[in-house]
Amino acid sequence: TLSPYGVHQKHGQISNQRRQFSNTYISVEMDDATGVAVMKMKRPPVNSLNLELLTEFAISLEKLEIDRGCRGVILTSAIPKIFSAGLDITEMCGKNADHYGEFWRALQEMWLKLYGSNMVTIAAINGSSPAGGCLLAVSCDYRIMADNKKYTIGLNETQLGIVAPFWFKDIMTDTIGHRATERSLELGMLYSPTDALKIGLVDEVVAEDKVLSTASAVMAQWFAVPDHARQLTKSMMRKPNLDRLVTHREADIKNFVSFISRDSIQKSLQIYMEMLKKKGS
Ligand SMILES: CCCCCCC/C=C/C(=O)SCCNC(=O)CCNC(=O)[C@H](O)C(C)(C)COP(=O)(O)OP(=O)(O)OC[C@H]1O[C@@H](n2cnc3c(N)ncnc32)[C@H](O)[C@@H]1OP(=O)(O)O
Repeated sequence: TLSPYGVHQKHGQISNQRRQFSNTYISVEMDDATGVAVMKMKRPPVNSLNLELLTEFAISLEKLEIDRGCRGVILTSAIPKIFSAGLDITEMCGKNADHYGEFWRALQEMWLKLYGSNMVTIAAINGSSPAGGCLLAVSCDYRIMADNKKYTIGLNETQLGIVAPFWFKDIMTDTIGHRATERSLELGMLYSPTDALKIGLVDEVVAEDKVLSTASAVMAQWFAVPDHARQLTKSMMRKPNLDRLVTHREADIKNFVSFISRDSIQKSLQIYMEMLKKKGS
């Protein structure tokens, strides 16, 4: 149904049914009784975001968006200790320009759907969440992180010799403010859960085994607000950032392809990947 304001309202159906749909890298469990879907990333070893995962992510969100029984999504990981390692670096190394363009478009598409969602979106951050992983989290309405000092979150792109694009930067600025973003992005900082809470990068830090139950409790609070009012407010807050990417979408892809294709950037990424592999062995 359309509300008087033209916003699609979603009321949870009262039933005890749980529905599941699963792709290769995303599984969704929809609880019709509560109107909440739990969406899990499941791409071992570290949920790095490759083209397929990004595409499945966008399609899953789209499905939930048009599901009249779904009012909220909890985004989390099925992989222990890792929320998401960010973009799959192998998608940005040694490929051709067409591939880089397709990859970046898929990332943009996923982000437009997540950040622009009418549903309540809560990130249940049950592990490390660097770079693109942090982007997923800050694109949600609310962030709950597991209290484990081994986990980190932040936009660490400069540490890889690359640069977070303007739309990553914009939502980081909206979340933690200009000064903290400037320092954080320039230094490529990764924060422990406690430090992330201090700067407002996450909203709550809870015991590891309480992340999902806390997300459900927070969801219930957000559901207490009439959907149409919350959705219009969210749209008012987020529209400028969404419009900015939509307007500059092709230029952003062009910029990414040209930047990532540079020999010096390819070299940096290769060195970083080698460093990761050495650390693991
Ligand atoms: C103008 C535009 C410019 C371009 C903008 C681009 C924006 C980029 C955004 C990004 O998201 S770039 C990716 C940044 N991500 C990271 O820096 C995270 C790197 N990974 C880690 O720090 C750790 O892996 C971890 C996530 C903390 C997990 O540590 P753990 O000890 O549990 O696992 P590892 O042994 O390190 O890794 C296992 C396995 O996975 C591989 N791997 C890890 N991260 C990635 C990744 N992002 N992409 C691809 N592969 C990854 C790692 O190499 C290991 O592989 P094997 O050795 O098992 O083969």
